[in-house]
Amino acid sequence: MVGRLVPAPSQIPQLVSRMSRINVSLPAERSGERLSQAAICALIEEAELTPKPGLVDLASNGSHADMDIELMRRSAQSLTQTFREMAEVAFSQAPSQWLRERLAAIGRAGESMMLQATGGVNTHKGAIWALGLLTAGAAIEGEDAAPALIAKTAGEIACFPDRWAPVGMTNGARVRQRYGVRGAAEEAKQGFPHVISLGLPALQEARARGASEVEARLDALVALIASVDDTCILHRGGEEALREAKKGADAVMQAGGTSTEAGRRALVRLDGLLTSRNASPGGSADLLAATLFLDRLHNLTGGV
Ligand SMILES: CC(C)(COP(=O)(O)OP(=O)(O)OC[C@H]1O[C@@H](n2cnc3c(N)ncnc32)[C@H](O)[C@@H]1O)[C@@H](O)C(=O)NCCC(=O)NCCS
Ligand SMILES: Nc1ncnc2c1ncn2[C@@H]1O[C@H](COP(=O)(O)OP(=O)(O)OP(=O)(O)O)[C@@H](O)[C@H]1O
Repeated sequence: MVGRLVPAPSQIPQLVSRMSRINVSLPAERSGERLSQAAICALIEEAELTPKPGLVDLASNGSHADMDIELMRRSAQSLTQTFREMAEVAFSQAPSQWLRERLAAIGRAGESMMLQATGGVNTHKGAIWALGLLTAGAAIEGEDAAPALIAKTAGEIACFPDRWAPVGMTNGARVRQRYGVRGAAEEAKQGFPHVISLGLPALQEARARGASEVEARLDALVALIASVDDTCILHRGGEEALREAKKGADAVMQAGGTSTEAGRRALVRLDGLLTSRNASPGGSADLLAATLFLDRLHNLTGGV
């Protein structure tokens, strides 16, 4: 009996490490509500950011004949329950196989709800993946944790295999095989390096030099496009489209970003280049939404 109540000395370090991960400041439901709202806001802010190259925004559908801004908004709203459940299930947990598989099941149900809301159009599959993991990371570490810690914990979850993942070819899997790039799953497993080392710094640097909020967000997107091996671009336009997209985004940055005249002209050229190839930087758009999500939490909580 006593043995059950008192941990053996060898168990104490594991218990201390587990307790240090427990966020006791908010009940799971409240955390779920707040994190879900933050995730949906980030998705809507990403979709509404205008003018984005090749992507759906307020002014155009970019390279997506089957989408428009209303569909993106509806899709984002349909994910409220998905992100809430992900946060609730992760609250007070540590990364584990169990958690990974629970999140995967919720994520797949979320994909179905998205497809139901959009009449079968894939509007946010990659975003459910990235924001789902980050929502879980924030529920574990606390909303006021540093973005890098939240992303690292999200990455630890992603590293556990999902034994129930459906087998079958995705667009991402096809281009990963063909071009040897890493894709969405690897980005997550590595703790979202593009978000932490590129998206967030680009956003903050642009704000610091006086760019408007729209310009700062566009600069973050452009910094991502210049570096991400986006399987959406590869799938639709091949290696040349990806090379050209990175070069075009780099030209925007070299011109001083989207708050300069030259930078704006380079952004228009990048849009023309992507739409003429029917290509779209959907992966970078997802990573921008992830950037805006972490930025929102950080600003709301004044985190470290
Ligand atoms: C890992 C995912 C994204 C599938 O990726 P896959 O490489 O097989 O390609 P797929 O074409 O299905 O989707 C890729 C999407 O990721 C985004 N993306 C593309 N390139 C990148 C990149 N380099 N980095 C990040 N995101 C990218 C794009 O939006 C793209 O549409 C994911 O949908 C998944 O496995 N879902 C299963 C359910 C699950 O486990 N959910 C967990 C929720 S936390
Ligand atoms: N504003 C946006 N406009 C378009 N796509 C976006 C936007 N924001 C994020 N995305 C991401 O882009 C992905 C959609 O890209 P795409 O249409 O190339 O996907 P697909 O279904 O894999 O390809 P295809 O439509 O060629 O079969 C979504 O999974 C989504 O996460």
